[in-house]
Amino acid sequence: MAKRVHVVAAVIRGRDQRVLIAKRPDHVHMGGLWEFPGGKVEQGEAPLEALKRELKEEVGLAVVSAQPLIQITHDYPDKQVYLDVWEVIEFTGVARGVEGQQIEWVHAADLAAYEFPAANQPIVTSTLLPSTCLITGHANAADVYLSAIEAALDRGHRLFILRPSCPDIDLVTVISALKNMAHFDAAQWQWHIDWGTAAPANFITLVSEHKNFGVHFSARKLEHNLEPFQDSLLSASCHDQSELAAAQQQGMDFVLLSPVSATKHYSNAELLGWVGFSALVKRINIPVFALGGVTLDDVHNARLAGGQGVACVRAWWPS
Ligand SMILES: Nc1nc2c([nH]c(=O)n2[C@H]2C[C@H](O)[C@@H](COP(=O)(O)OP(=O)(O)OP(=O)(O)O)O2)c(=O)[nH]1
Repeated sequence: MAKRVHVVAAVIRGRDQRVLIAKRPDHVHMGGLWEFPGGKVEQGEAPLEALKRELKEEVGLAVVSAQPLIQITHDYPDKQVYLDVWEVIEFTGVARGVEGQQIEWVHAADLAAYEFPAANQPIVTSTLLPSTCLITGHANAADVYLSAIEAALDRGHRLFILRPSCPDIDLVTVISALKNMAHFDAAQWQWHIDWGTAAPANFITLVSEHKNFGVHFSARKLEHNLEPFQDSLLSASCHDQSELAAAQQQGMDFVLLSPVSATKHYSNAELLGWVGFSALVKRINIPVFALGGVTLDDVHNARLAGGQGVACVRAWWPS
């Protein structure tokens, strides 16, 4: 069998947050499709060095700093690739198609309209997701629940998993309250649904009516038929390799993997640590947030371990 090809690719954001993509020449592998700029790592070359070289050669940019974003192992019929995707934090220069290729700066939300190679879907999702995912904690009253969310929106957080962990809160109440908040449209809301054997019909309708509302499942719900939700952004909580495999199989767009470190909630569970987290993340191709005993300051640790970022409850929820 041919050796897996190590390819580095970059998510580069311009000043207005648009992402740089380039069109592959017609005559090469995956020709005519759009790509995140990059190319093959040469023998003996470190991935970051390869990224710097490829971006200079292809789009004329000099990378000042970058950090890992997502890694994808994909088998095309004729080629096996390991796509090592980095997020460029700082660069200099003005982008151009040095090899005559077409380039475009595109809003992340519009990337879905471009045709990429089959391996790229998780990169597109990863580009849309922030590096922090906030999970709601318990609240005795709706105003406490909602004001905690509003304060987090003001601090710049954009991805929330809403647990109905407040007696006065249901999805209809939450949606109408959130709609009045600044940044509602710019945020992604995952409603944590827990049901018996079939998902409630009114819930499916409500979620599908709101394009920035998705659904979050516990791992045990991954055995159910999730077909009705296929048009929404889907996520799941996982704890081991078999749950991660089920999440990928069921088309989850991202997952939370826990417990990384000890918390009150997970004091008896087997802890993954960053090493265990990293080993499990390597086996799947979707963005993974580290959960359990991590804080908002652990984003860099999560990225180094192959994750998208961190998911937290106690680190942001008012106690
Ligand atoms: N750069 C890049 N390559 C991708 C993406 N998605 C994807 O499947 N690939 C695949 C297509 C190719 O099989 C491989 C990249 O190889 P390449 O031929 O472009 O590498 P290169 O620039 O070093 O090319 P060359 O010097 O060998 O001509 O990775 C992507 O988003 N960016």
